[in-house]
Amino acid sequence: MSTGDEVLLEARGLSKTFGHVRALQDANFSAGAGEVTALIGDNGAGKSTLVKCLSGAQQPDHGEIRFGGRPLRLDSPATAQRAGIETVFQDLALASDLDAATNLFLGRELVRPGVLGRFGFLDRRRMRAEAVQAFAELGVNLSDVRAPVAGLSGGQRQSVAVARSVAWATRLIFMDEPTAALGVVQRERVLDTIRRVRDRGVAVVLISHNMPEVLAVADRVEVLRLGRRVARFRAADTTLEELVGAMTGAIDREDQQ
Ligand SMILES: Nc1ncnc2c1ncn2[C@@H]1O[C@H](COP(=O)(O)OP(=O)(O)OP(=O)(O)O)[C@@H](O)[C@H]1O
Repeated sequence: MSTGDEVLLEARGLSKTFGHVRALQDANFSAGAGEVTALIGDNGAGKSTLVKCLSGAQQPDHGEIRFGGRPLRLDSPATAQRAGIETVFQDLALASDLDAATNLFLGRELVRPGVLGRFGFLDRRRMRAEAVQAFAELGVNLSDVRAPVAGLSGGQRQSVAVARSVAWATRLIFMDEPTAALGVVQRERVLDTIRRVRDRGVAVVLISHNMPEVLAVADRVEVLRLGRRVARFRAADTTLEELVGAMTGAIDREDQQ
């Protein structure tokens, strides 16, 4: 990375085609440990496709992904999770019939040893207590963590999805528009949470259309346009105008990096 930080995740030359649509065309991307990298770009620039390819939800047609200095083949989301990579998707991927606490632990339920030491029991009490704490940290007021998430507001569901990823990410977390459905207070809490996770040494990749939010929370910004990275900035050294210029094509700085 031109900034001299430790690169945790690096993608080189990723391409992904859907029929005639070239969603990614030789796209590069990098994210460093302990920093927030904003991934920005106009509608259809390829941001979600890039995140899906980097979190195992989709496979690129071409290109190389390196993680912690080694090639990493992401054939499924489970592979990414085992590597410490968590994702908050735009469509949230919650199990709507299950309650918030169960969603938080879905697939990773806490088990306490059985009396005979052979059979484990789901430790629901501990799961609920930890869920209440995780949601409180995000400023989410759920009157009942045992109610199915289908009955929650869009913002509450979004916070459940954020809480789940934050709880499990050990190395990298992708957040695709994590504040889109949130009110002002919850939005600030999520931004605080992003900073806290970053300060834990985790790499945070934030997709956002909200440029003031990007400038408030990101350390670096990478810009995609027409499926390619076209610019990178240090957030402290750039402006809203410059970011918009890179997204629309008025500025192309990738060759200078
Ligand atoms: N599963 C798919 N099938 C067909 N086309 C797709 C599919 N996924 C993405 N695309 C197309 O690929 C291009 C990039 O889409 P993508 O969702 O990655 O962009 P984006 O930058 O995340 O956009 P937005 O900000 O609007 O969410 C778009 O033209 C989109 O229509």
